Amino acid sequence: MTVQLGIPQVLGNRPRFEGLRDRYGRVATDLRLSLTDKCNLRCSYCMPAEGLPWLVKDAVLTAAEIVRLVGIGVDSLGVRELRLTGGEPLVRADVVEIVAALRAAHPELPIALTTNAVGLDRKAAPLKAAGLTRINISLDTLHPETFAQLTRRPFFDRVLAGIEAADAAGLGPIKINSVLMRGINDDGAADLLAWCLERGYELRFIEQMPLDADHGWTREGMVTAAEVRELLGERFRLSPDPRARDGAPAERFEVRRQDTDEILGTVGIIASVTEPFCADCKRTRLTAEGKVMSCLFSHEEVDLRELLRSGASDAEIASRWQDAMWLKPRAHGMDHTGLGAADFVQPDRTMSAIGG
Ligand SMILES: Nc1nc2c(ncn2[C@@H]2O[C@H](COP(=O)(O)OP(=O)(O)OP(=O)(O)O)[C@@H](O)[C@H]2O)c(=O)[nH]1
Ligand SMILES: C[S@@+](CC[C@H](N)C(=O)[O-])C[C@H]1O[C@@H](n2cnc3c(N)ncnc32)[C@H](O)[C@@H]1O
Ligand code: SF4
Ligand code: SF4
Repeated sequence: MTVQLGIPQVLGNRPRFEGLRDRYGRVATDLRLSLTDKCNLRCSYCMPAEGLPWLVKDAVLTAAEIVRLVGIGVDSLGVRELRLTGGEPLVRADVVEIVAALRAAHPELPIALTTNAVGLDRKAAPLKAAGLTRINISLDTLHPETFAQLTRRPFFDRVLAGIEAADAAGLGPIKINSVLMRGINDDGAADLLAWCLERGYELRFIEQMPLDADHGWTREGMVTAAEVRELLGERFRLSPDPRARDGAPAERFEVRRQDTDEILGTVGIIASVTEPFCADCKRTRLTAEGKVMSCLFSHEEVDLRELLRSGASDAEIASRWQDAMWLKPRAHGMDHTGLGAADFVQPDRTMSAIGG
């Protein structure tokens, strides 16, 4: 069950410090902010086929509230990069205005967006003009029927058009996120990599995590990072990318053909389940309704919207945000790693409602 933490419940005696520190010595500098819980796809590993009521309009942070919170993060709490996500951030009608306002306030801040690319064909150029730095796009398959099966919507062509538009608009380096589901799209992993390499996109395979609405995830059923390396190894040769990982979820590999030394590009593997990276986590999250989630799997949420709307000062909001992050769990919402362990409890929220 999710616990809403208010100020009195939060540690009253945490040490005073700068920035978003936690009890395990980590410092969050990477803010992931959800613009909406709504989505126009229904990926089976994230949302239910039907249902899941949206937040009411008043509950969602306004553009001005978003700009204020990001300002507090950047100016007072050491946030150094921002990712806009969702739900599907492009379904928000004011997404371009939000990016423009954030860019005006923070000329040097890297601002990235994670999207399913439906509607991006029309929005890529305006987003670039508004100041978006780069974009990550989800694409699990190159087969329209498999796409429709996985996302429960027939929008494959629209996604391809969106990817092309993002590339043409200069929103690179374009990263493609792909979740492999056993028996559905795992046989297309090497084809998807070849397709991305030809176009200069960086593909990343993500291990499926237990954040689906249907609670259908099992540790045995998911496709592991080791299996991904094996699947790709049938056609390519992977070797560790010498660049520093620097706390990034993705472990990168250089990709070569079996018979040559020429590097064709890189591929990433985000192994949240089998090779977790929680010890180096730099992330803090804000949900679309302004709650801090210190970890993707947090069972505690700390409300900043209520403070915003009750006239609190920037310093009070910053302090509450620090309280929330001080309580960040060590890993996977617990004091140890273990998605699928006996004591792991899946959060009430789906990935779409957290902000993936
Ligand atoms: N367990 C875990 N997984 C995460 C976390 N952040 C991102 N991921 C996973 O990584 C996937 C890709 O995230 P993106 O939104 O593309 O961002 P990113 O990989 O952090 O961004 P880049 O800076 O472009 O590499 C997400 O869909 C999640 O599955 C995190 O804090 N914890
Ligand atoms: C929640 S979505 C939000 C942004 C946008 N709608 C999209 O799909 O890119 C962000 C990322 O989360 C990933 N994701 C969703 N559910 C997941 C799960 N259960 N396990 C791992 N990744 C998941 C998606 O593949 C996507 O790349
Ligand atoms: S993964 Fe993204 S596109 Fe798919 S249902 Fe979740 S929020 Fe929507
Ligand atoms: S599971 Fe939590 S602690 Fe681990 S990397 Fe993700 S957000 Fe960070």
